[in-house]
Amino acid sequence: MESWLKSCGAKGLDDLKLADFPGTGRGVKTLRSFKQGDTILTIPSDVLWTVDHAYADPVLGPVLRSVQPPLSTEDILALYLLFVRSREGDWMYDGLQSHIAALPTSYSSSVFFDEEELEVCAGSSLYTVTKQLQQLLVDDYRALVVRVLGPHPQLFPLDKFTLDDYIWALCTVWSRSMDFALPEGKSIRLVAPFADMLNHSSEVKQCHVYDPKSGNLSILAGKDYKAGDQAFINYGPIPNNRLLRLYGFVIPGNPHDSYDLVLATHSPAPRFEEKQKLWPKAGLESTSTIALTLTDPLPRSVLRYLRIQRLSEADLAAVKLQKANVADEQISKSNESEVLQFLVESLTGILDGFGIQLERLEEQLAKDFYPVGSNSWAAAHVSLGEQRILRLSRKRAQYLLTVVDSGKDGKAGAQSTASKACAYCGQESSQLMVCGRCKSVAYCGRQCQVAHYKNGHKAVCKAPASGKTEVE
Ligand SMILES: C[S@@+](CC[C@H](N)C(=O)[O-])C[C@H]1O[C@@H](n2cnc3c(N)ncnc32)[C@H](O)[C@@H]1O
Repeated sequence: MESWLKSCGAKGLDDLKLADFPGTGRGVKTLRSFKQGDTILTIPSDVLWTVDHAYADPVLGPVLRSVQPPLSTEDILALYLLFVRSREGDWMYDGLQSHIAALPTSYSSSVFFDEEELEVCAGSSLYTVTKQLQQLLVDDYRALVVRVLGPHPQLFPLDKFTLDDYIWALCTVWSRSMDFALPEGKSIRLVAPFADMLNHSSEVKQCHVYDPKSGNLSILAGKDYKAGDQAFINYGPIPNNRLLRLYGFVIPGNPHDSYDLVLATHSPAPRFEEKQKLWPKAGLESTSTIALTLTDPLPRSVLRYLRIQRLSEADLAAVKLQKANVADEQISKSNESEVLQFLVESLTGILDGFGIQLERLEEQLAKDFYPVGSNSWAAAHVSLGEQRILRLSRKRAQYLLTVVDSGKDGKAGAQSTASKACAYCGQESSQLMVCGRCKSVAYCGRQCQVAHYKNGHKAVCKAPASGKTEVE
């Protein structure tokens, strides 16, 4: 692959080498030192896997272009990969085939988990999404056979385009493609040979760059490297549930963990038509998915949505008068109280639905009950991350409910969802103690500080130059 890339004009390959690294597996090793910002690798436009190149292929292109409605970007790239792989002995595809030969033959996305492994995260959004995805892949493959593969048996021999092949190709796209925004609201998804061997580290800033003029893909040094270091890129602030589904790995204590809360209301609900007009004014829809995160476990948009959902006739009249920031503040005490009660109950319901509760998972992980790096271990981390966020959300809703019900300035309390809360339990306090090491999170007390440190914060808590640990 490297000699083909060099012959096509790739730059930087003499200073890089594929190598195995503990923890991340195969990756890219530097053979000399680099300063942060140096360009370490450039892969020319011609050799990238893109939709345009698939469409431009003299054999595959006409078939792809004739499919109406057009296939998704993922499906086009997946078919392109499988098509090139199937053209054994065709010299036209020698170069791309040398890339395919370097790809993994199997992946560890959650779609490959068996029932027992998936059960470890039962109740999590990953569990639900993975189950849906497993069925969707079968359905999508069947549709592809009817629409594209079946009508062109010469081009797509079904023994080389099986369901397993299709899933392998999609996993290749999910775990190795890069997305870039282009001018005029356009975007491009591409897989760049060799650049797709770079592993992820949150210690580097985004350092993969697409030049829309030349169409080349470059990798910059995301930090200073010595010869022999592993070079990384940053895949982005991705939560573990998504990492495991698309990339097949997790980051213990991932600070970007999130839980996607789905809020839905259907037409039999009282005053549905009026509410349906109000949600867009509040920047929402009648079905809205809102990410709960560690830093914002109860986003204002959740309260906005539910305030509208729970409107009484009297509340409705008050809200109709609002022109901007609809439902951004408490509408009435009764509405606010109902919203928060509903939230506490719903979050409790979601939390009770987890197959293995948080404390038990923490204990199991601490005792290495699941072999480190195994599918069950990864599923346990996803469940842990989601449950921690949901507990923070519930704690926050419970706190706001007590404020509203006690009649103590409920309006201010409900508005201040972004104010300071303990990073572990969510309790709001004016006397939070800041983590002495990273100074980026605060706690209501030492117990929460120690618990958070042990349960994930340790992995992301960056020491300042002196590097003294405050929590042990
Ligand atoms: C773009 S590829 C990188 C090259 C890949 N390691 C290989 O051998 O082909 C992305 C895949 O690398 C692995 N990976 C990347 N970053 C990782 C990390 N920080 N920890 C564990 N695995 C990682 C995952 O399997 C992921 O799906």
